[in-house]
Amino acid sequence: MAAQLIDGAALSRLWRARLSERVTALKARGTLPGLAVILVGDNPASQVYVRNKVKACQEVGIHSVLETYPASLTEDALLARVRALNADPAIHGILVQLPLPAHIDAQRVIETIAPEKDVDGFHVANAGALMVGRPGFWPCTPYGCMKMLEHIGCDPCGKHAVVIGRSNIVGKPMALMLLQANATVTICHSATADLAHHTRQADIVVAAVGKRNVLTADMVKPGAVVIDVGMNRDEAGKLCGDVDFEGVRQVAGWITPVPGGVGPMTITMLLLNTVEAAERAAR
Ligand SMILES: Nc1nc(=O)c2c([nH]1)NC[C@@H]1CN(c3ccc(C(=O)N[C@@H](CCC(=O)O)C(=O)O)cc3)C=[N+]21
Repeated sequence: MAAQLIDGAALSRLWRARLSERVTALKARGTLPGLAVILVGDNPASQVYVRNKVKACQEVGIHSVLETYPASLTEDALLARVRALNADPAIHGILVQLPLPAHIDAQRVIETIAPEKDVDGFHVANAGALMVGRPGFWPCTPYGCMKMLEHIGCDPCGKHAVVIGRSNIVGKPMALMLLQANATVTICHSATADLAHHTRQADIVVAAVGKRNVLTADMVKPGAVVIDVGMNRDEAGKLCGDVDFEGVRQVAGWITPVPGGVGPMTITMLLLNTVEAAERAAR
C-alpha cells in the first residue's frame, strides 16, 4: 500500500485562514502586524522566495515591506538598516534573506536583529531558547515539519526520529524540537558511517541535506513518516527533494511531496511567527 501524502499546501491554507482571523483581531485593537523583508543582491531563487513571502503576507493581511539592495551594499549599511527596523514600531518581524553576498557576515547581521523581531528564529537568543525549552521564535522550516506531524496525528513521544542533516537552520533545531516532543533522536550527517542502518530503525525520518536521493526505499522502515526538506532540481530542471519520492512512497506510511510539502509550511510558519510577534508587542 502506498503512503499517504502530507499536503503542505492544504495545511498551509488551513493555517493561513486561522492567521487571518488573528490579524483581524489585532487590527481591531489598533495593531497592524508588519514584516520587513530585506533582499541583498540578485540571486534569482531568492527573488522568487521573497516574492512568495510578500504574497503570503498579503493573503493574511500582514503589512509587508520589501527592501531590495544591490549586491554591493556594505555590511555597515545593512546593519544600519536592521537597527532602524529594530526601532520601528510598525515592524514586528525582520527577515534578512539568506544567502547574503560573501563580503557580509551573515551571522553578524542576524545577531543585530532584535530577538523579539527575529521571526526566522536564527538569532542565538532564539536558538538558545529552543535549546533550553523557553519561549522564543522557532525556525520556520522545522517548525512547519512539527505542525505537519501534529496534523497527521503523529505524536513523536517514544518514537525514534532520525534527522539527516545538521544545519543551524533545519537539522539542529529539528532534532531539538523532536527531542522536546519526547522522541528518541538520532542526527545523521556527512560523516555518519552507515546512514541506512539508522534510517531503517526510524519511525520518523526528516531529510534535510540538499542532495537528491539521500533516502531511498531500502532505507525506510515500512509505515514510517518521511518528511522531505530538500529543494533540488533534477536533470530535467524539475524541483525535487532529498527523498526518492516514487520509491519511498511504496514503503512509507506518510510522505511529504516536493513541491507542495515543507516549502509552503515554511512560509506559513513565518506568518505565524510574525503574528505572534505583533501579539506580543500589543500585550
Ligand atoms: N532568512 C531566510 N529565511 C528563510 O526562510 C529562507 C532563507 N532566508 N533563504 C532561502 C530559504 C529557502 N526557503 C524556502 C521557503 C519556501 C519555499 C517554497 O514555498 N517552496 C515551494 C516551491 C517554490 C518553487 O516553485 O520554487 C514548494 O516547496 O512547494 C522554498 C524555500 C526559505 N528560506
